[in-house]
Amino acid sequence: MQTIGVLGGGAWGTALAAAATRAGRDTLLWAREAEVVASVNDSHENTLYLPDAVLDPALKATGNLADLGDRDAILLVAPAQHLRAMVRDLSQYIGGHVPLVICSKGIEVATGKLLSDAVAEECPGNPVAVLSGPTFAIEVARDMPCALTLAAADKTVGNQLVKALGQPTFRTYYNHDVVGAQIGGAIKNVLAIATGIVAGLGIGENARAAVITRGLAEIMRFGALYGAERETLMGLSGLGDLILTCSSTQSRNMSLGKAIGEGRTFADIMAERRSVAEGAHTVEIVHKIAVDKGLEMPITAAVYQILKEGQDVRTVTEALLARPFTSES
Ligand SMILES: NC(=O)C1=CN([C@@H]2O[C@H](COP(=O)(O)OP(=O)(O)OC[C@H]3O[C@@H](n4cnc5c(N)ncnc54)[C@H](O)[C@@H]3O)[C@@H](O)[C@H]2O)C=CC1
Ligand SMILES: O=C(CO)COP(=O)(O)O
Repeated sequence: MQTIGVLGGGAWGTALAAAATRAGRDTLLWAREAEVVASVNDSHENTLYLPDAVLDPALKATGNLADLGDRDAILLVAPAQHLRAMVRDLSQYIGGHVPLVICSKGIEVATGKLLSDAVAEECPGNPVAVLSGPTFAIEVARDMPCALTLAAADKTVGNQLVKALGQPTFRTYYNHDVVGAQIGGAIKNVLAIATGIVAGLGIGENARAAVITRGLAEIMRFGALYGAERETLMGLSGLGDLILTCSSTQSRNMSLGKAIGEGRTFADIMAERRSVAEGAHTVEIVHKIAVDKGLEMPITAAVYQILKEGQDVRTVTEALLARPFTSES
């Protein structure tokens, strides 16, 4: 695999395009915004979404989807709720052999489907892979070390992608569990909002560790429903990403929660932002599925009540703490 296409010119698409270029791949980044295409091509930066990173002049951008048609593999990096529509648009330009690598984190709110199912429905026959792990875009763009899960049911395709993208500072670990590799990355965003709320309320580091650990139990319950493997959920794309995202206000999800904990409203915070906070969407469908299937996910429910029902943060937190004592498993 020598040529890589990247669908989505936000912070993560740009960072991944930078990593693929660094790995020696001929890389083309497709972006929605003409401003992003121009700034990548002319000044080697993404002024809109990743302003503090210098990009390799070898990385080129385009606003024309057809230009991705000749790529050996394509990284899908649109916000989760827009991924299906974008893949549908892309499908007319690509061959059925081209691997599609899901790098977005979320679950489709409209259907309750994993992104791998949405992509398979739009491009039946194309090999589908997932690239996910604890990776803030800015650090990847600056070539700081990280490790990720690269999941593909087809081991040959998975290993080709590992070789195409992997470098000493971008360590890709093969995993066959495409389902498991999506669950952790989707739900940790909801839990990062919860730990942000804990930070904003100023109720301490002990509470944050409790939310991370009991949040992991929620990921495990939800993952079991989809047939995710425990080892995957305990790996880079699960526990690894949960730790990162719940530990730093560099996370858009955690900083959203923190602002809510400090007393601001969800609508006011989002009105000031251009970037996506996936947990705010994912919470809706994860909570619905949990209720429908009778899964105990009280932290997810609390985030849902605060974000989607507008309930008072302190009242919801007190109710969460007042839950009956139960066994740890
Ligand atoms: N930023 C990060 O550090 C990481 C992000 N991700 C995931 O990557 C995905 C993309 O996130 P970012 O690149 O960070 O986005 P971003 O927040 O930097 O940029 C927003 C993106 O959404 C696109 N967009 C806005 N409205 C749209 C619409 N109506 N239709 C289609 N696209 C639209 C914009 O063109 C832009 O590419 C998300 O699922 C995120 O969870 C995964 C790992 C790390
Ligand atoms: O997925 C991420 C890190 O792995 C980025 O998290 P945020 O979207 O919360 O910034």
